[in-house]
Amino acid sequence: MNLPRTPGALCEEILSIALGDDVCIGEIVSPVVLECGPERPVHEAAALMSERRVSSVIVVEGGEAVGIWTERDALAVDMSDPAAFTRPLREVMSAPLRTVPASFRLHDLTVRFREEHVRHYLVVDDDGRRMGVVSQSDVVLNQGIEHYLKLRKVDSLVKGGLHAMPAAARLPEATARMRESGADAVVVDFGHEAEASASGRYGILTERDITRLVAQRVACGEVGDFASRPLIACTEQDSLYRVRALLAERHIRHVGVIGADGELCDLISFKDILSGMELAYVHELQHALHERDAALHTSRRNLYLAEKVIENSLEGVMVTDADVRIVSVNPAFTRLTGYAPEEVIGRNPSLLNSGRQSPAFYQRMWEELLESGKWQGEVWNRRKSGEVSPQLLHITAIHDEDGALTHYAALFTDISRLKENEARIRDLAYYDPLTGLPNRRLLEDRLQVELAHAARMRSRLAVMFVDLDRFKRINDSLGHGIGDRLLVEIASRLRACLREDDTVARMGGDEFLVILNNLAGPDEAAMTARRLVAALRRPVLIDEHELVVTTSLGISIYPDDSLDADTLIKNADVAMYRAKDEGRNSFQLYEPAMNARSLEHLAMETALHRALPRNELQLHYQPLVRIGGGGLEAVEALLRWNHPDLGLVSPADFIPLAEETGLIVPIGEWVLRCACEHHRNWREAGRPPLRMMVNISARQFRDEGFVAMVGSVLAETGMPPECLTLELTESMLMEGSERAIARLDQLRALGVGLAIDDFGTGYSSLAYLKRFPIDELKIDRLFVRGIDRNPRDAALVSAIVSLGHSLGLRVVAEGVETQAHLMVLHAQGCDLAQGFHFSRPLPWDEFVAVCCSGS
Ligand SMILES: Nc1nc2c(ncn2[C@@H]2O[C@@H]3COP(=O)(O)O[C@H]4[C@@H](O)[C@H](n5cnc6c(=O)[nH]c(N)nc65)O[C@@H]4COP(=O)(O)O[C@H]3[C@H]2O)c(=O)[nH]1
Repeated sequence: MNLPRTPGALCEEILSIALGDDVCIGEIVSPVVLECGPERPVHEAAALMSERRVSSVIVVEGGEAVGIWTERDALAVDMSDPAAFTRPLREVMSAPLRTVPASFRLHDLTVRFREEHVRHYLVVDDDGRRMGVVSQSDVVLNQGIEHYLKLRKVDSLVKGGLHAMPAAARLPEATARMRESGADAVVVDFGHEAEASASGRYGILTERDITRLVAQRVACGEVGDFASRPLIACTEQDSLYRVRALLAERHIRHVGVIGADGELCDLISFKDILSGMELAYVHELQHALHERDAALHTSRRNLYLAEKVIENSLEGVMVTDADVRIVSVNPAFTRLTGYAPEEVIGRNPSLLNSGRQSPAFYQRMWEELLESGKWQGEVWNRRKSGEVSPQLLHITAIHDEDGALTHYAALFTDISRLKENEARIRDLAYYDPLTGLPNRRLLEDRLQVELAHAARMRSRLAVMFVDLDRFKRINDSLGHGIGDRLLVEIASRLRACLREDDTVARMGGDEFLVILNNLAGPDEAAMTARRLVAALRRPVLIDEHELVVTTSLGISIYPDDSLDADTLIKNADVAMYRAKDEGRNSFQLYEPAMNARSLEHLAMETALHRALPRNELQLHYQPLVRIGGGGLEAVEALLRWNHPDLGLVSPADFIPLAEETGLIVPIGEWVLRCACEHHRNWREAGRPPLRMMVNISARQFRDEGFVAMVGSVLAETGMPPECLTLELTESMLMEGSERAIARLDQLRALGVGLAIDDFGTGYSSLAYLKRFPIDELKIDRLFVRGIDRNPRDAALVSAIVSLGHSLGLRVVAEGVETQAHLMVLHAQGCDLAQGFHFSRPLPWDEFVAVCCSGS
């Protein structure tokens, strides 16, 4: 950062500002120059001056100005001595005569007059030619003194004590008086009696009159004989400006002053006015200089302070010019960025960009900066080493006095530490420092979010309270260190047993809480609980200790056990204590009935696992008949489980369990294969065309290998794809609809037909009908049941039929049990019917027998 120039260097500049435009001496000098040789007699020089009305002659010898003789010097001529008039100028002149160049500045000359105490300077041009004489009065006159003259009155110059000379006084007395008093004129009193005359009582004798008398070699006489009359006067209250105008108008240089009493009290001259002004001018000059020095001192001190503050600031400071090129940086900048000043000066600050902010970010920054003149925000900057760190940046646009943009100043602080602390504080607030698991606070937040989600999706959620049995004993006997390590291991096992979007939190001590989302049912929670109990029971090896901890676990289910978070946690806690009462190392559901069901399901799950290998599954078939035209169009394959103890189990009872456990995938494949094989029998027997309809579950449809599986079953069984229709449900299509569309397209590509089962019970979003490539709608039997009695059902079915037809889809009515149902459906134009009215689902052989006997 550069300091301004020294006060000395600035001094003259400030003077010219304080005192107006600076002019050259050449511009103000009077061009009339009288020159005489040094031998010229005094009276001749005086004659020349009187004639030309000039107040001085320059004495020139050998082309050089060697001295000056002025009207003032004329007062020194001893008029009583005739020889005095003829004395050569050489003897009486003032010498040496100082010169100034014409290019010299007026204020420089002012200073010079003060320093050298002279009254005149000879002004010479660049070639040394004499241009004229400049006096102190010329300088003052050219300083723009009008405003002084207007403000000041004559009384400010009045000294009083006027000593008028009687008209009869001798001439030498007058010149002596003038010389001694320094006055350039005397007032001549002609006495009271002259008062009434036209010439008035007073007259005046001036230096210029004396010069004229010297020229005429007047040896003696009375002053009254030579005085000019009348004496022109003004009052004390007149402004000096008016007096100056009066002097100019009358071509005179003196004026008498009439006091308040009406008497003449003083004589003032043009010179008096000028010297008064000179004083004021010099005073002003000193004041300006003083102020300038003080301002300069303050500004230097401020600059010094600012420089020190910037230099020692912990904040990085970078200043750019208006074209955004760096002009200066401070040491903190170098510390923060790793760049030395010489590496960045002249460059654009974008060299610090980390690339983490988008161009749109910088565009917004510049828009704000240009609009409001400042910008503040967080940015990621790159150090010279390549390291990227967050910084708080404050940019200000700097303008000059005329409002033009000159610089940008950027202040920035590294906030990496701040960010780390923030993250640490956040972690402390929301995470358990020992296990790294969410703490109670975060769990409560998450539970609220998950509950809202479950309410929206109409799904189930479980809250599990997990408590280690007799943990306190381990802690007390082996110490807290071992206890802590055990908790860390338990936490990691819990986490490993759960899905990614489930939450496990440590509530404190040996208590953990788990949230399971999107549950298919309470059984899924029970299954997970069983897995957790088993995982935690496995021995933990810490140093030489093999520790076995058992767990008691309580489960509450949303929305079954409560709708609010606090009650769900409380109920899970209650269930956990029940598990402890029941002998620990187990889990309990809050609703006891659920426990019973869960046991039942457990047994069922085990049995279902064995159903396929033991050939306990079979398919029944139900026909789909054309309405109106009669005749068999298709057949739906319906799964049955022939349980060794329970007999035939309804698919409604075991398919959800098969879905929960994932068993539906192999079971579904078996169903498809079996249905296609039966269809092959049908074809091979040369029977009329028949479509085979097979139910597909959501879990199957989501399975990555599903489409490939359908393709290979078709190929292996030789099933014509157009003879196979897969039945899907609305909700299956709604989950991840983009993926569902892709899958449906792949199935279409195989050539199989697609039907929506149970239409009207799911989301019934009409939009998907348009987007998904389906052929057929199956109206749920709930609507068909009341179709002949309930006009609302009839209206609904009729609406679905028209909707389906308008989209070019076939419409099937399920659950047709009576002739009355059939008649209404016929009237409504429904295409196909399925139901007990035609046939119950039958084993394949029976189905074939019934169909063939009817056909
Ligand atoms: N009240 C009444 N009911 C009738 C009538 N006509 C047929 N039904 C019953 O309606 C159900 C029709 O099947 P769904 O809607 O696909 O509903 C099926 C289907 O969603 C599912 N399902 C059956 N087999 C399979 C399968 O192989 N795979 C999959 N994923 N699901 C299957 O189980 C559900 C129940 O099957 P089922 O118990 O066989 O019950 C069958 C059938 O017996 C009638 O006139 N009145």
